[in-house]
Order: sequence, then C-alpha cells, then structure tokens
Amino acid sequence: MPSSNDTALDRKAFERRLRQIGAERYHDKHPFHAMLHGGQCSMRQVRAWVINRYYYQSRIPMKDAAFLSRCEDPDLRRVWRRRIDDHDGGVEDGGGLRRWLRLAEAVGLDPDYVASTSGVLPATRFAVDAYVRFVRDMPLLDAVAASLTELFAPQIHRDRIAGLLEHYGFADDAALSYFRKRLNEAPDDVAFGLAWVLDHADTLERQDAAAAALTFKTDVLWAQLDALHAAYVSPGRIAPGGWDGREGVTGAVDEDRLRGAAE
Ligand SMILES: O=C(O)c1cc(C(=O)O)c2c(n1)C(=O)C(=O)c1cc(C(=O)O)[nH]c1-2
Repeated sequence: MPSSNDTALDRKAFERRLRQIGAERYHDKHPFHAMLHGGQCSMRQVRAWVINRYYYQSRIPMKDAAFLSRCEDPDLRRVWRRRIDDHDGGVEDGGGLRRWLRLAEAVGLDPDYVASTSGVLPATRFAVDAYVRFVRDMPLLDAVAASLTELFAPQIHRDRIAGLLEHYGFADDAALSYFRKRLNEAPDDVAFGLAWVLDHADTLERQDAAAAALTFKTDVLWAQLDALHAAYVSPGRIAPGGWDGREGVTGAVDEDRLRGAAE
C-alpha cells in the first residue's frame, strides 16, 4: 500500500513497513504448512510438497545468476555469489539442492525423479518462473527486496524441523539437513539484503517499489502452496502433467515407518 504522503519513511519506519508485509502475507500462514508441520499430511501430500518445492529450490541459484549477470558493482557481486554456492555447492559435497534430494530419498522418492522436475504442477512452474523473470527484468532494488521474504524464513524452518521431527517417522538429522543449514546461511543473506534495501530505497517512490517487490514475492510463495493444496488436498484436482502419486516412489519403502508418529 503506498504511503499517504510523498515523504520517504525513515529507515526504522520503512523496515517496519517491510516486516508488516511478512506478518500479513508470508506463506507460514498457509493451511498447507499448518497441515505439514502439524502432522496432518499423508505421505502422498508430503511427497507432493517435496517434488514441487524442489522446483523452487532449483530456480533459486538461476535467479541469483540472473541477478549477478546484471550487477555492475563488484562488491555487490562478491557478496551475492555466495548464494549460488550455498545451493549448488562443490562437486563432492553438493549444496542445498543435494540436501533437498536427501529429503526426497528419506520420504521414499527417487532423487533422480525429483531432480528431473517432471511432475511439477503447472502453477508451481508459473509462480517460480515469474520470480526468476522478475529478478532478471526489474531494477536491482526490486530484485533484492524480493529476496527479503527470507527475513521470515528462519522461523518457518525452525517450526518445520520441530514439526516434522515430532510427527513423521522419516524425519531425522540427515533428512532435515537442508533446513538446519539454512538456519546458518539465511541470516547473513538477509542482514545484507535488508541493509542494502534500506540504503537504496531513499525516496518514497523507491520504498513503494521495494514494498511491491516483497509483496510480489509473498504471492510467489503463496501461489505454490495454493497449487499444492488444490491438487493434493482439496478438491484434489491434479493438473495435466502433475505428479500422479505413484511415479518416482521407490519400491521398497515401508509407508508405516515413514509416516511413523503421524499415523
Ligand atoms: O522454506 C521456506 O519457507 C523458504 C522460504 C524462502 C523464501 O522466503 O523465499 C526461501 C527458502 N525457504 C530457502 O530455503 C531459500 O534458500 C531461499 C532463497 C530465497 C530467495 O528468495 O533468494 N528464498 C528462500
């Protein structure tokens, strides 16, 4: 929402404006997350989330590469390039993407199937691709501001670790290593990104643009969960091309053990 006068907010007030967007719109408020963290998801629903969310993960380093390709400031590039490393990692150990595939294995999915991204819902693709395009095409301020949903991510990662450990038999340290690692990585990213946005959004017009970018990003995240919920919870209408609940499920998984405490 644009401010009511044409004077830029001071840093503290503008930061409050940004945080308010998260308080109202971040996807931790989506009913799918309540189901997931509360142990109400079936293994089919957990797997659908793992498959679709991988698409988001896989595009994050691509959007960061798009960002770097447009960035003329070596100091900004030096800080930003670490984000690609966080997700892609080195040849031996891999990074966040490989850790996500460990989660895929733990829930009884073939990691190659998940990495192929076939079975991703069309609406998930549209939402995530829109984020990559946004970062490629919009001013750098908007692109950095869009990444600031990560301000709100550590709490959702903590809730997820606790909720999955409590409710699902598949959850252990290896399966959840993606989220634990993000708890260390995200705070540095977000401290830098927030300071950069506060420094550069020095007119009301820029503050409005940054707030709109962050709002857009909350839509990207929310739309992914809406797609998942409509396909695999209610009304259960899977778009053509969406995962059918069987493909990529590894043969010898003991469903009861994976579901564990949630049964
Ligand atoms: O689990 C989540 O809810 C969640 C949310 C977000 C986010 O807010 O965009 C990110 C992540 N996780 C995440 O793990 C991650 O690496 C990440 C990078 C970015 C970004 O926009 O650059 N967001 C997020």
